[in-house]
Amino acid sequence: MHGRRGRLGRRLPGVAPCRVRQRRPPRRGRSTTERTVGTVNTDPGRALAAATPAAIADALDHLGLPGVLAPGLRSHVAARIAGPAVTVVYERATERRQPEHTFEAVDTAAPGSVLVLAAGGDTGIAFWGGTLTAAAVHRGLAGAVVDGAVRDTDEIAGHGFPAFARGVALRGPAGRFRSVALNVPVMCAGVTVHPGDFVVAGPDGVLAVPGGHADEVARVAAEFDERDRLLTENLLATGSLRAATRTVSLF
Ligand SMILES: O=C([O-])CC(=O)C(=O)O
Ligand SMILES: [Mg+2]
Repeated sequence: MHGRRGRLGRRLPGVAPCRVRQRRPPRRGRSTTERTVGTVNTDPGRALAAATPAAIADALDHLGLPGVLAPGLRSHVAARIAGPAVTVVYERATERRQPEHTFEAVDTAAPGSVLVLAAGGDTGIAFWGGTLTAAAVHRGLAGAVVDGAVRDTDEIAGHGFPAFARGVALRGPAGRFRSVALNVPVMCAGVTVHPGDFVVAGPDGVLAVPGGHADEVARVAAEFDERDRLLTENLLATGSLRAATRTVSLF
C-alpha cells in the first residue's frame, strides 16, 4: 500500500510508510540565479519559505484550500519571494489622485512583506514602476504582486526587486484608477488574499497561504517535497521510473 499519514492523520498520497529522512530535500526546479528574498520571522513562515512552491500548491490541493493565484504573473527578476501580504485595492476613477494607500503600504509595511496590489487584472495600466520600487527596496520589502501591469522594467530589474505582474504597460494609473483601501481582504488573480497571508512567488507562479493554515500547509508541503526527493532517489537507484514509483508514487 502506498501512502502514510501526516501528523494531521490525513493520508498523503504516494509516500511510503517507512522511509522518512531528516535530511532536507533538494529544491525542485530552482535555477542558480534564483534566491529567496524576505524576512521570515515565524516558524510556519520559515517552513513555507523552505518548501518548493509546487509542493505548497500540492499541499493546498490536498487540504482542499484555495490560494494558488491564476497563472501568468511574472517577474523580470528571477527570484523566489516569501513573506506576509500587505494588501492595497484599486478601483477605476477619473480624477488624478496619487495612490495614497500604496504609499502608506510601502512606508509602513514591515521589512520582508510582500505588497499585493489588487487592480482587477487590467494589463493596460502599470500600477508599479521604478519609483515605487526604489521606495520598496529602501524599506526592505520582499517584493510585489500586481494584478495588473508594471513599467520601468529596466529600473525594477536594476534594483533586483521581484515584482510579479500580468504584463508590462506604458500607461500609468493617473486619471484611470485610484487606490481605495489598505490592508483589507482583496481579490487578486482569482484568489482572496487577506493581510498577513503568507505569499510565496517565483518563476512558476504565485500563491497565498490562508493565514490560519500556514502550519498545516507547511507541514504537508514538506512531506510532498520529501516524497519527490525519495522518488528521485529511487529512480537513481533503480534506473526505472515505473520501478521507482512502485514504492513512492508521483501523486
Ligand atoms: O506611476 C506609477 O504609478 C508607477 C511608476 O511609474 C513608478 O513607480 O515609477
Ligand atoms: Mg515610473
